[in-house]
Formats: sequence, C-alpha cells, structure tokens
Amino acid sequence: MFIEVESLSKRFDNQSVLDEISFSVKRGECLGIIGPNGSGKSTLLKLLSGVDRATAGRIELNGKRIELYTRKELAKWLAVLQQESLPPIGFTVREVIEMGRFPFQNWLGEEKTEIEPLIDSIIEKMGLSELSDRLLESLSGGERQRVALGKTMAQQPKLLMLDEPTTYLDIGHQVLLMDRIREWQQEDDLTVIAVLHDLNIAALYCNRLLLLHNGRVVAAGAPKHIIRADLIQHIYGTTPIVMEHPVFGVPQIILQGESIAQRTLSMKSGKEGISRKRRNGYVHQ
Ligand SMILES: Nc1ncnc2c1ncn2[C@@H]1O[C@H](COP(=O)(O)OP(=O)(O)OP(=O)(O)O)[C@@H](O)[C@H]1O
Repeated sequence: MFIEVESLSKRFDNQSVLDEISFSVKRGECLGIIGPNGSGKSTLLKLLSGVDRATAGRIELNGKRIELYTRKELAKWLAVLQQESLPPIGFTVREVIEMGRFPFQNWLGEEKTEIEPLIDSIIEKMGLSELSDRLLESLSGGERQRVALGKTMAQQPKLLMLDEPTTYLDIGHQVLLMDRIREWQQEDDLTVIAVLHDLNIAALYCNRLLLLHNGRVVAAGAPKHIIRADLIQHIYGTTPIVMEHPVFGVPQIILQGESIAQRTLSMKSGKEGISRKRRNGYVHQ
C-alpha cells in the first residue's frame, strides 16, 4: 500500500477530534474525504501532510513512517494545493510556479537540471501563457487557483493533497481544475487525497470515498456505496434525491428543501391536504 493509516487519533485540549481512524490508499488512486462541518477532514489532511502530529496511531508513506521523513524529503514527495499558501504580493505568475522547485534547489537556489522546459509546459497546460508576466495579486480567484495548481505541478509530487479545491470556483472552472488533476493522476500515476464538500464532484472524480462524522470513519468505499440517501440523511441531516449519472453511472445528488420534501411526502401519503393553488404557488416561487 502507498499510504497506510492505522488507529490515528488527534486530541486538542482533551477534546477528541479524530478517533481511531484506519484506512489505506493505493498508488494512483484518488481518495475523497467527505463529511459534515467539523467532522475532522482538515485535521486529518494536516496529519497526512506532516503539518501536524497525531496524538496516537501511525501513518506510513510508501512503507516509511511519516515522522522519519525530513521536511525537505516530504516536500519532494507530497504537495498540498492551497490558495492561501501563495505569496502575498510582488511575484509574477511564472515566478510563483518556479517556487514549486524550492525543495529541489540547493541553498543558492540552483538546481542540477534545467527547469525552464518544465515551467513552460506547465504554463501552457494550465492555460496561463497570456498571464505569465502578470503579478499574482492582479489575478481573479479562478486564475490564482490555476497558478496554485501549476506551482504544485512544478513540485512533481507523487502524492497530491487538496483541501476543498473547488471553493470559489464557478462550475466551468471546477470541472476544468478537477479534469486537469485527473489527467495528471492518470499520466503520472499520481495519488490524490482530496477533502471535498461537493458530493457530486466527489462521486465523479474519486475512486473511493471516506465518510467522516464526529472524528470517526462511518463508511468507506466506492461512491455508489457511500452516496446513498439513507446514509447522507443520517450523517448530514438532510434527505437528498440520489440518481445515477446518465453518462458515467456514478451517484449524483439533488438537494431538496426539508419543508418541501416533507410536504411532498405528506401529499403523497394523503395525510395533509394542500390546495392545488397553494401547491402551484410553491412551485413557481
Ligand atoms: N488547533 C485546534 N485547536 C482546537 N480545536 C481544533 C483545532 N483545529 C481543529 N479543531 C476542532 O476540530 C474539529 C474538526 O475540525 P476540522 O477543521 O478538522 O473539521 P472539518 O471537517 O475540516 O470542518 P469544515 O468542513 O467545517 O472545514 C472542530 O470542532 C474544530 O473546532
């Protein structure tokens, strides 16, 4: 196994945030971590990326315990995609992407191999050619996210971690970003671990999902075993309609307001009479 996690626990001030988490990830797989607010997703990602230490338990990356890697070794191995980690002001798009090479440079900022062709190809792949000399602070949120992904690509990691990568992106850019990551995953056998709030994106792009609730794994498996109306209702407290994607066959959810869902159910069972007029009013509001 590429990543092995066993009985991982994390406490903050005597409060348990992660409790006996165990799972494994194969090389080249995309694992989605899902769960309600406060369920422990970001905390788990921080432990997996070596940013924070577990209170108990074990994480192995490629057969070696994570705490035995030096910071520089880890940076050559794994990258975390975060917009917030971009430098604040004064750097061009090209310079920021080049920063992804820091772990491979000596103290003079030199590297053994020529990096220009790599940086050029990333700029082209991410559609950033027109923007390469622009200052980062002059870009939109979607453009900055593309630069952030370009910087992680320059790092050439074997493991990519994403913390809610599609937040702030419109639907076109969400799909573009996830498609780029999938291409990269397939071309380079990249392993991806992604914290995702959007269950439809998670079902479309992840091979397996890990569902967290109150710091525990409640379910793990292929999207069709996890994105189920009963399980989602139990964990998220809302009852979506779950349908099969007409092209890819994976589950996709349609949200419905709880009050409307209740009324529809009541109407079907004939327990509550709503006049046709009021019902129509509901639909058109
Ligand atoms: N440094 C910290 N000190 C104390 N408590 C913390 C700390 N970091 C996280 N927590 C708590 O741990 C719990 C899980 O937080 P975490 O950010 O991992 O959840 P999450 O699933 O990523 O949530 P969200 O979906 O809202 O981003 C929360 O109750 C949070 O307040």
